[in-house]
Amino acid sequence: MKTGRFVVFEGLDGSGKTTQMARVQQRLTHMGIGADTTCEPTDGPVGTLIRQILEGRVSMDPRTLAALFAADRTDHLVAPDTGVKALMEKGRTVLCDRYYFSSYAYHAMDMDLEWVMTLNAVNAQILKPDLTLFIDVAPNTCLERIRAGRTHLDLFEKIDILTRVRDNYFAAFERLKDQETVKVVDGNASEDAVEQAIWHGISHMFTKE
Ligand SMILES: Nc1ncnc2c1ncn2[C@@H]1O[C@H](COP(=O)(O)OP(=O)(O)OP(=O)(O)O)[C@@H](O)[C@H]1O
Ligand SMILES: Cc1cn([C@H]2C[C@H](O)[C@@H](COP(=O)(O)O)O2)c(=O)[nH]c1=O
Repeated sequence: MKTGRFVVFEGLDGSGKTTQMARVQQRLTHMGIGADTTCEPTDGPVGTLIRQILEGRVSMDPRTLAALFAADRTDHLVAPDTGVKALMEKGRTVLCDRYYFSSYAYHAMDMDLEWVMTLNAVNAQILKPDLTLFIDVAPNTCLERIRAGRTHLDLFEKIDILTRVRDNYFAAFERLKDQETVKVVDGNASEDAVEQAIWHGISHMFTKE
């Protein structure tokens, strides 16, 4: 049986990943392609602890937090029946909100990128994305969107942090340019315009063979 595709959506907090993943899923469904959406952190046991840390209810050393994200990712990949690998083996395409580039960008604020990559080596070995799509939105725009939608801000939702995270994303894309397929899409435009740009970047993966 043909396995599905693994497409990862990356970007700063509030960049529009959830919005655009839903639109791509809808397009794929109309084409008769079965696609599931998922995200990291997951809603599994490790992901639930991570959410508590992000909300400031539990405090954690940055190295431990990075390790928790890597462990949550392994669980996300290999969980029987519902894990990403299992879904793809059933022929499903998986659209994932964040994957290891998030770790490379957010945890390289406190640790070396190489250290974070080593921590995630097992995940990169298990599954590399067919495509990583980075929705590039200015950090101040991301914060405006987040503030418009909710009252409390998570751990990394500050202008100086998001600015550094964006730089770290581009440093990681450059570092891995020979090993990873990454497309950057301008996410500052309207939802419809961003959807068009994303579809332009990924539709070739889903044309009939
Ligand atoms: N292109 C856009 N223009 C204006 N607002 C947008 C755009 N895309 C998304 N939004 C709005 O910005 C907010 C954040 O969008 P969304 O939840 O899709 O982002 P996200 O990247 O998944 O965020 P998070 O990382 O915080 O989960 C939502 O209120 C959404 O409606
Ligand atoms: C996967 C991953 C995520 N993060 C950070 C990035 C965000 O601030 C939150 C996730 O919340 P959102 O709902 O997607 O905005 O967690 C991280 O630091 N490391 C990671 O590996």
